[in-house]
Amino acid sequence: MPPNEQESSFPKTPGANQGVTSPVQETRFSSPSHVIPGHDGPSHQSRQSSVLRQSLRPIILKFEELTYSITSQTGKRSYWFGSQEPKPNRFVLNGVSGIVKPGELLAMLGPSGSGKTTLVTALAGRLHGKLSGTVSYNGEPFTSAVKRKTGFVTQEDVLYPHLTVMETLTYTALLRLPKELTRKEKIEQTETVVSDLGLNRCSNSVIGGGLVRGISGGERKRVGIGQEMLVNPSLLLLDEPTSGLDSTTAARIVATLRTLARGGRTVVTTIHQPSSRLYRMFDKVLVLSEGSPIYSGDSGRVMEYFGSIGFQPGSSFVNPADFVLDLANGITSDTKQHDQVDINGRLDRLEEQNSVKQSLISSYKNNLYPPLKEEVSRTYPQDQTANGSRAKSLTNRWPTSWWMQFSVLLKRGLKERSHESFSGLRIFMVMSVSILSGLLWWHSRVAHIQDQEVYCELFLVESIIKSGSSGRAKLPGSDSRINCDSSFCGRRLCG
Ligand SMILES: Nc1ncnc2c1ncn2[C@@H]1O[C@H](COP(=O)(O)OP(=O)(O)OP(=O)(O)O)[C@@H](O)[C@H]1O
Repeated sequence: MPPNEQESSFPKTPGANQGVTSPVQETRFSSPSHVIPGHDGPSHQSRQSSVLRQSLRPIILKFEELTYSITSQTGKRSYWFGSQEPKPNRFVLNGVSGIVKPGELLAMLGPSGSGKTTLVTALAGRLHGKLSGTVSYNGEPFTSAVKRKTGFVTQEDVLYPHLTVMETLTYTALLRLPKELTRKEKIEQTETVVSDLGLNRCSNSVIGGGLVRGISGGERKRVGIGQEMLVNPSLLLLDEPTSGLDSTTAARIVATLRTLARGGRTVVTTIHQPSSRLYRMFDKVLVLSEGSPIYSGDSGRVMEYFGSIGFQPGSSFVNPADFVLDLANGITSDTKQHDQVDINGRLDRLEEQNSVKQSLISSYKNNLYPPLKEEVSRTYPQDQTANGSRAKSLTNRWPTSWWMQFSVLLKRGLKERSHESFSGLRIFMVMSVSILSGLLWWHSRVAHIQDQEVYCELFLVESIIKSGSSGRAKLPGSDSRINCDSSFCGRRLCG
């Protein structure tokens, strides 16, 4: 169930209150995007809205049993051959599943290091390495078509420091908005996003960077979000969009995200420590504890669920986000909270916290996962692709021989430019560039030696003419000296 709209103190877009949650009701998505109240008047704006609406394609995002591991570098390291001892795998994600439909805003919560960024990166099709499980977008795997419909706002924004906010967003609009829109319409769309994100005050300030002082960190964050909002993505993924922002601005951003969702988009965001005001704006939450899910479902039912498995908050006025984050850390209302405990006390507490986490993980597997699995495997109208194909498991796609893998990577890279292909292509490109650089260096080295020989020869001739002797010549443009000797007989004269 979408959260109670009355909780928000922010103005809403027309259509934002319609509570669109069903994937099959895409025709109800009347609001094209972040088109804010008062911007719908003139006819060219409705044309602009209709162009943007046409580019919107509701996406059902499903992910099932996502598992991602990294190799811990614990063995002895050999310079050339890497570690010689077995490297244990560490699970960063462990059996994470979920479904987000158009019109919904999903928030991923969890303590620092619990795997939120890894999960959102995997959903954005940008995670390389040992990822298994299934991710599907309307039943399809991640393709270039899905990529074009996906906006991804990373934690670290990459912005050009010497451009102003307005210039940055205008260039993004001019480059990324459909060519059906005129230049004027694209600029208007930029202005809408600027005012939507509360960037009017700094719109003419430079972004800044390491050497140039510019806008604040929160404003930078909003410019990054604005760049993705501009292109009207059907699936919007954000990593910590509110970190470093004051609570009013953070609430404003989450309200904007919810408005975007209500306009027919599928919105997924990671968030660190949302206030209760922010929490109430989420439709669904997924809570991770050390990479394993402990809750996945409606945001409004979180307290009820944890209460049903025996975890009650210490007081009746508690922020649900604080409560679930404590649980994800293994801290319950019964856990001792004193900092002044001795080493034995601390070890006991760690054991206690680990057993709480294990109990929450197994409760999730027994109570929440079975109905979720059923929902994820249900087929929705959008799940059928044009040729009826379904997303395949990420693990089953790879042939075992390296040569086959290489040719598959190359073929895929040329065909659909998916992220796995890019990693293969990247290796190929790095190798080619390394070989080319090596050849260039070798060529310049040979040319340098030849230059030295010619110079040495000239020096020797000159010195023999002058005094009839050999000697050390100073190379032009450098401090180094070389030995020139007539015994080398004119062919190779340099020592
Ligand atoms: N490529 C990698 N190499 C080494 N460790 C990694 C890698 N990818 C993820 N990790 C580890 O996996 C864990 C989860 O990382 P992730 O960035 O997803 O956490 P997070 O929940 O987003 O944390 P935060 O809230 O602090 O940003 C961390 O312990 C991180 O160190």
